[in-house]
Parts: sequence; C-alpha cells; structure tokens
Amino acid sequence: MAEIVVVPDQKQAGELAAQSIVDLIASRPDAVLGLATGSTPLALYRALTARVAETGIDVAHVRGFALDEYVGLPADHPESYRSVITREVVEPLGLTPSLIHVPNGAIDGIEHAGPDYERAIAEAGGVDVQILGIGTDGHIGFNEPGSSFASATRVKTLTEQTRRDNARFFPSEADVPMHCITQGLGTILRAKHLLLLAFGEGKAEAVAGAVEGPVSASNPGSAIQLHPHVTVIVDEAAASRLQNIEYYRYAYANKPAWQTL
Ligand SMILES: N[C@@H]1[C@@H](O)[C@H](O)[C@@H](COP(=O)(O)O)O[C@@H]1O
Repeated sequence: MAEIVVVPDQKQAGELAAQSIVDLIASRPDAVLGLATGSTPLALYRALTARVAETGIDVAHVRGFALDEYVGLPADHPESYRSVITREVVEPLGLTPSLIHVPNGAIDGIEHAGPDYERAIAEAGGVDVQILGIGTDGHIGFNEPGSSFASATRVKTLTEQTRRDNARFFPSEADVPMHCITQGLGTILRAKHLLLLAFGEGKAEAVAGAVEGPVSASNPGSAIQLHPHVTVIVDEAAASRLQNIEYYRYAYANKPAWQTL
C-alpha cells in the first residue's frame, strides 16, 4: 500500500520530500531523480534548494530524467519542459546540466525519441525516486486516461482538459501543443520509489482515484497501487475525498521510528 501523508501546507510537503531526497543523495551521490514539472513540485524544488545550501551536500553527480516534454516546441521556448527543468531545478540546485535528461520533443526524429529515452534510463540503472504530480483528469506524466500500464516513453495526444489546464502557461489554449512525449506508466512503475504530491481541492478527486481505485487504465494515477514503494504527500484539501483518511493519519502517526519515507 502506499503511504499517505497529510500535511498542513505545500511548504511542509516540500520540506518532507526534500529531506528524503537529501538522505538519498547522502547515501548515493550519483542518485537518479525522476523530475516532474508543473506547479506541484515547486515547493519541493525550493525546499531542496534550501537544504542543499544548508547542508553543503555535493549534488554535482546527481542525475535526472524529466517525465515528459511537449512535442514541437523549440527546446529554448520558455515553456518547454527542458527550459522549465533548467530554470526550476538545474540552476537553483546547481546540478550538472549534462547529467539531466529531458525527452526530445523535436519533430525531426520523434519516432526514435521514446526508445532512446528508455535506453538512457536503463543505462543509468533506473530512477531512484520519481517525483510525480497528478493532473485533474488523473494523468501522471502526460499519461492520459486509457494509457497502458505497460507503456514506455512515447508520443501521446493531450486531452482537451489538460490543454485547458496548461493554457495558463501560454498566450492562449490554442498555443498549447497538441502532442507530448512522456515516460510511460510502465516506465514510471520501474522507478524504485514514487513520490506523488498533490495540493488543493481541484486534485481531491484525482488523488482519491489514484490511491483508492479502482485500478484502471481509465485512471492513470491508479497505476501507483501496483508499485511496492509509494509515498503520497497531500494537503488537507487534496486529501478531502479519501475514504480511509483516518487510517492514513493513524498509520503515519504510529510509524515505526526506523522507517523512512
Ligand atoms: N505533465 C504535467 C504533469 O507532470 C503534472 O503533474 C500535471 C499537474 O500539473 P500541476 O502540478 O501544475 O497541477 O500536469 C502537467 O500537465
């Protein structure tokens, strides 16, 4: 089962998640991080930046793989996920840019981009911790409803809902790319630890679906139920539709002292 941790706000969620990543890097200086974009992980990236500065931990060997990328946006477009990851993660943390990978969304050669990315992840020895947000329609990465649980990195068509949700980053909805390249649910499930964050009422239904099921390709987030090591960190609003919330609070409050996230 997943561990569900309900925290008062995004700041505390970020700090909790950041501590677990700092611990990972301390034991494995060339740890492989799975990096999500979107607004959800920003609190984590901020907290991680602060912890790295405070502890002086060496992050020069940390490796990273982004979850997804838009297809057809120039890599230097400010809203390409390559740019977002550089701006929000690589630069503030001081990661080594050549060790941070993002799927190649260039149309030229797109048919090879998915298999190339899968190969690079495998050559790195797999992802140690995969940071995840969740879309309002339940997508993780850009795996929209109907995605196979066995899927690998490939091109997908964004739903209208996702394009609407992401229109805030573009001049208009029409400017949001129609296609993306995303790690598959199968790729995500191969990561050693999944760390899913969600905040706000708008995510409550997606969180309940992901955590409490049913497990279905119609609800991509529910794939996390198939993974042996999942941590879901949510605020009260995002937790508000969970049926079993009292048990999750009780289990976390009584967590054995030796057990980390
Ligand atoms: N591809 C990303 C996802 O990785 C992200 O988890 C989700 C939620 O975004 P936000 O965190 O901004 O709510 O939508 C985007 O489309």
